[in-house]
Parts: sequence; structure tokens; C-alpha cells
Amino acid sequence: MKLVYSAMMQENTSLDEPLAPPIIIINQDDLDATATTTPPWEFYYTNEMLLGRSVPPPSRINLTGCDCLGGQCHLNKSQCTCYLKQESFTAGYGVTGFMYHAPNQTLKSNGLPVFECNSLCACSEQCTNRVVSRGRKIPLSLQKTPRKGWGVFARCLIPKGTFIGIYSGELLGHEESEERALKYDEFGRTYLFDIDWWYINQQYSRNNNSRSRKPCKYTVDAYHAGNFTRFLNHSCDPNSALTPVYIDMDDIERPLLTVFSKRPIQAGEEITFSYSGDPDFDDDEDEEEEDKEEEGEGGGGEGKEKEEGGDGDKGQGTIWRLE
Ligand SMILES: C[S@@+](CC[C@H](N)C(=O)[O-])C[C@H]1O[C@@H](n2cnc3c(N)ncnc32)[C@H](O)[C@@H]1O
Repeated sequence: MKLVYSAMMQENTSLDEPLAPPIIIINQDDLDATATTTPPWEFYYTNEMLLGRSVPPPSRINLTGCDCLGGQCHLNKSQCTCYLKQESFTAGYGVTGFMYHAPNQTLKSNGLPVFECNSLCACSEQCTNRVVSRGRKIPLSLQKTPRKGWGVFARCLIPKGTFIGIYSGELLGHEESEERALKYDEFGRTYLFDIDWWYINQQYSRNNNSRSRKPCKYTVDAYHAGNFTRFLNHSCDPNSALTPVYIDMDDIERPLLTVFSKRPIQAGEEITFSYSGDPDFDDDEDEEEEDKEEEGEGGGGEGKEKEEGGDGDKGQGTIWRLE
């Protein structure tokens, strides 16, 4: 059954990540023959976002693509519209250029939005600004733990800033997510994840000249549909974090929730993140120098101060509804 489960995961994601190594199932905890040998079959395994009843299909009316040729968007900084868009959001937070290091495609900083090149861009599939869209590359296992149920484990050393997976599932509107939360509270299920990133709130506060929090418009529910990320357990000292990523999406309230390592993760180590948002807003100043070298840059971006947040919680990503 473990092999069947592993094959099912691979089959359901073969189109969007054909090169992803299989996820293997390890169950050292089940000593008696009647115990469950695989993770539950209760959900549809997918990397995609399925739309809830009130969620419109993605609109691409305001989506733009760059005209760069080849895979070197990071070298076309004054012409690449994706580069300029990324900078307009993140230069104020000390990150120059794209959010990925050009040579190894690792994330420069957690907690900031990423705008990847998209299906309207002329650049190639090898573009340095396409990471999540190219899918998972790292080998993982799903492992039964003694006290936390199933968890996700690294099968090789994962460098800092590596893409791990999309927190996929059903994208629900506010009303539907409230209904689900009530239902799930009865059963003690916790797979709902609000998309309420600090910069969405900040924009709302600015536009409405208010310091009140914006009601959360969208929530991801990974209970009925999702992928291995629904098995990630919580830690107060996590080795990974969520990052909002926009690919074929022009609505700032609908990023993909993606998981990236925030420090090197050893082979055999459990991969975890904080269910209540990541308090570290990692603005690695030493990496800024590296970025300039990579991009042949003379300056710019350095020493800029972070903006003041509307409600002072820049470090928070999203909030998991705990029981
Ligand atoms: C999204 S699920 C994570 C996957 C879960 N372990 C499973 O087997 O389905 C969240 C649930 O995992 C368990 N969990 C997550 N982190 C935990 C932790 N640090 N300690 C104990 N239980 C944890 C709790 O039961 C929680 O409701």
C-alpha cells in the first residue's frame, strides 16, 4: 500500500512536475499489523488550486509579461517588466532585483511577495525567475511520527531558500471558509489557512486610511484536496516558511502559498513551519552584496529603510486556525 500511495502522488502530479523525485512512505511507528500503513486516503492529491463556490476563475486582464528572450531576465533589469514589478514591491525592504539568486534559484528572503515570470512572458522555461512554476526538485518522505501523526521529512540536504512545495487545496471565499471552520472544529481538523499577508493589509490600510485589519478574503483548505504539504507539522523554531508567489495571477489577494526552506535542512530532518506566521523577517544584508555581484550591479537598494507596516506585523505570513 505504501508503494501504491507513492505512485498515486506521482501520477496526480506527473503533468506539472514530471521531474520531481517520488515521495516515499516510511512508517516505523506502526508495529502492529492492524495499524494504518499509509497516510489517509481522505483527500484528492493535487498541486493545483481548486476553486470554492464563490471564487471566480483567475482573471488575467491586468497580467503582463516581459519581452525578454532566453533565460536571463535578471540581466535585463531596465527592460524586463517582471524585474521592475518585483523591485517596485521589494526594493524598499533591502532586496535588489528578483527574489531568487540567479545561479542557484534559491530564495533571497522570506516574508516578501515573489512575482515569477508567467505564461505571457517571452522568456524561456529556463528563466532564472521561474522556480515554483518548474516544480519540486527535492526528494522527500512522508513519515509516521510517534506523537504528531504524519510528517514530511527531507531525504537529502536541502540548502537554505530551496522551493519545497505549494500549499495546494481548495481556495475558499470568506463565507465558505467560515462554514468549513465550524464543521472542522467539531472533528478537530486543522487544514485551513488564511491568505492574509501583511502587505495585503498594508495596502488596504493605505487605501482606506484606516488602521483596522482587512477581513480575510481567501482561505486555502487542504482537507479535501491538497498535496504532501498538508502533512507539514508545526514548530515554534521552524526550518521552513511560507512565501506568497504570483505566477499567472493579477489579483494581489490570491498568491500561491509556497513553502521554502529558511535554513539548511539535513537529510532525515523533519520539515516544519510555524502555523501562526513566521516572526523572522529575514533581510540578510550580507546577501545584498552577493546579489549585486550576480547581477553586475553598481548600487541601488542599499540602506533603504523598511516601510512602516499598517498594523506592525510585517513578519507574519498567514494565520492557521488552530482548534
Ligand atoms: C495539518 S495537520 C499536519 C499533519 C498531521 N500530522 C497529520 O498526520 O495529518 C495538523 C495536525 O497535526 C498535528 N500537529 C501538527 N504539529 C504538531 C506538533 N508540533 N505537535 C503535535 N501535533 C502536531 C495536530 O494534530 C494538528 O491538528
